Amino acid sequence: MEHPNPNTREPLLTLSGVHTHIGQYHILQGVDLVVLRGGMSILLGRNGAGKTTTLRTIMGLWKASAGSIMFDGRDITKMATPDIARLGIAYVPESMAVFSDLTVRENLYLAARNGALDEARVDWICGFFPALKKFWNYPAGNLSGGQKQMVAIARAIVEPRKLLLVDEPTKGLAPAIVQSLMAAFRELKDTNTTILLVEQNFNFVRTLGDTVGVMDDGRVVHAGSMPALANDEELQQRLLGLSLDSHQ
Ligand SMILES: Nc1ncnc2c1ncn2[C@@H]1O[C@H](COP(=O)(O)OP(=O)(O)OP(=O)(O)O)[C@@H](O)[C@H]1O
Repeated sequence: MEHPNPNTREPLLTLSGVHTHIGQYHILQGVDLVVLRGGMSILLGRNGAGKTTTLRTIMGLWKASAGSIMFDGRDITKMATPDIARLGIAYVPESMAVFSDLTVRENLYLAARNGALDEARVDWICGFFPALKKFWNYPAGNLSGGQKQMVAIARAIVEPRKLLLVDEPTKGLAPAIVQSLMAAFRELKDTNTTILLVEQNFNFVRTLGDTVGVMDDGRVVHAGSMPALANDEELQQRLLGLSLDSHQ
């Protein structure tokens, strides 16, 4: 499949000077972030840097107190969450959003807003996540953490979306499961789905992302191409505190 040069892509999502307050706390302090259409953007940063708050602010779950969020040519800064979702943004929060008592099929069925599953699309999704077909009629609660994460992502893309926001899908998963999840993301990326992926583990995303933003203290302190960061040990050390040993 053809991989367009990310530098020639146009922005699908642009955050400009976004501030978010949670109660009395000033969490986002001027976030600038661009997600290119058809690309995979990775948001990195230490615990508490503001990555989840950024995703939640994009979804309208926290309201930006200043700045603007443009999506697909529209200003969504002040829109309500259901309206933002309706424009084609899907959000997979860190706490895998699955119904434990329902089967995998029922989980996907409930996520299809028009009340019907598109069989061809389900086959397409099961192409990245074969475990879903295997456990199609099992309660999702019985699946492993990685498989639940696959159900959560499948729910988000059961209908075509313009943008997928995924918060730390590898958190708490065993390395082998992480590898298969990342392989699935690679396949999803090859279908030109636009994805903004929050991740703490640089090693899992260094070969996956087109662009990368690094957050610290409620701001994006570095934005650029992922290959450039992946090939620059000194920059990694400075931005992420990575040592050469952690690249194994
Ligand atoms: N509901 C809340 N009330 C008060 N402070 C909050 C709330 N949610 C988040 N924060 C604070 O906002 C800051 C950013 O949190 P956020 O969850 O966005 O960080 P993160 O980069 O996603 O971190 P992690 O990698 O640990 O998930 C943290 O200092 C956190 O304590």
